[in-house]
Amino acid sequence: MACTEAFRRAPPADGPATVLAIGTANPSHFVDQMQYPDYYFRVTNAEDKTELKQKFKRICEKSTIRKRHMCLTEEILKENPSLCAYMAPSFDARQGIVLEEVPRLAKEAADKAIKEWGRPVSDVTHLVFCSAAGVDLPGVDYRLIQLLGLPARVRRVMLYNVGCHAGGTALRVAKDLAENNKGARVLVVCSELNVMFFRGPDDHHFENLIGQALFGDGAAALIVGADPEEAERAIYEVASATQVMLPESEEMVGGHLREIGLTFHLASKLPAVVGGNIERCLEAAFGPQAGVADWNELFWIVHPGGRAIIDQVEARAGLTAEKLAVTRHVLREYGNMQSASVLFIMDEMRKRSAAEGCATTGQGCQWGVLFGFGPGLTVETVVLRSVPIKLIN
Ligand SMILES: CC(=O)CC(=O)SCCNC(=O)CCNC(=O)[C@H](O)C(C)(C)COP(=O)(O)OP(=O)(O)OC[C@H]1O[C@@H](n2cnc3c(N)ncnc32)[C@H](O)[C@@H]1OP(=O)(O)O
Repeated sequence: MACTEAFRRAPPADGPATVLAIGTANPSHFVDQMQYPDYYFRVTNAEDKTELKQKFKRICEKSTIRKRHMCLTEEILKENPSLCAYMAPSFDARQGIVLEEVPRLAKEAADKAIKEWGRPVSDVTHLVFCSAAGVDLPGVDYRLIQLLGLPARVRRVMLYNVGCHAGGTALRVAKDLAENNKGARVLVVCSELNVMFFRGPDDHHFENLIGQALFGDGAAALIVGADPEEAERAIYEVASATQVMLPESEEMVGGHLREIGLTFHLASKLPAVVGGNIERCLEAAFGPQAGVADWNELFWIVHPGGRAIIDQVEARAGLTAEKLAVTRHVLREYGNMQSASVLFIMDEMRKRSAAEGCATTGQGCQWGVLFGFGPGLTVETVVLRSVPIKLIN
């Protein structure tokens, strides 16, 4: 009996998981999307591929991206020529870079989130870290704990190579941890770099060109906990978080980690398949009892996989242009930062809401939806509840 008492499980929290702080970071080096075709074909020694370069220019122009941050500078690429070939053994060179840079960028974002949160790092109880790069033992999560000086008792969950939906996955895991462990304070970090799949162009592999035109580097961090204390400020409540794998969509996106780095496949039907499933995901998340008559009643955070994906979601959900304006802004300023993208949009949304004098952190709406899309195809649907702006001022 005494023994059972000693191992009694921690009591659950009273209220829902709540986002209490957000921080973001990008490498200082960035590329201008309109100049990028010239730069990319020069640094990869492919200037003779003039037709391919024209195609790449068309893709960059249609991407609606203005700039992308990248830790790979021209200097680093010169030092590591295997990254500029189309398919040269390069795994060790790539690992050497990401094992340093993934935790470094993660720390920058986490420092900002912890500063906004206002409590000591020793109050962090859990770490949920996701990255498509930096597989190692111990992992980049362990390195981040050292860099931040987090206590050794922090309980870690490392999500490696999950894919672009992993921002939603991390929120779902953080919600479970925060709501099932009273007093838990979960540091969520998504740190993504394009180092594992940067490579030169190939005459026949057009999907590679799409990826080379879209992805950018960024890290974002949240503090998630339930029942905020007086000194803590709520930003969003995480009302529900679900995951679904879309039927017969396995071939839409995929990746393989090889000695040449990460290769990937992007089907041209992908935007249409995502769009075709949006309504079903919304209905599953909200249900008739939620009483949402028009999806424009919600605030929206959509993984910016590419411009065509955002277009499809907008059209299929019947959204007015301003609903995905923040999502499009993050795509324009940073490109597709994989799992970190949706956390950047959460941050931009609450800042823009405050700057525009909106009543809530969700641009005046009470309820919102966050969609993560990734290989599977997997869709993470997170229902968020905004808070009145006065609480965060
Ligand atoms: C599931 C997830 O969402 C997870 C992820 O983040 S993984 C990344 C997901 N993102 C994508 O797959 C990109 C989605 N696509 C897009 O956003 C747009 O197609 C784009 C910005 C790349 C191009 O814009 P667009 O309006 O479609 O222009 P469009 O003229 O049709 O295409 C430009 C060129 O790219 C080619 N192209 C487009 N998609 C392609 C694909 N998946 N594979 C190969 N080529 C492709 C077109 O054939 C065209 O070539 P030409 O100029 O020689 O005719």
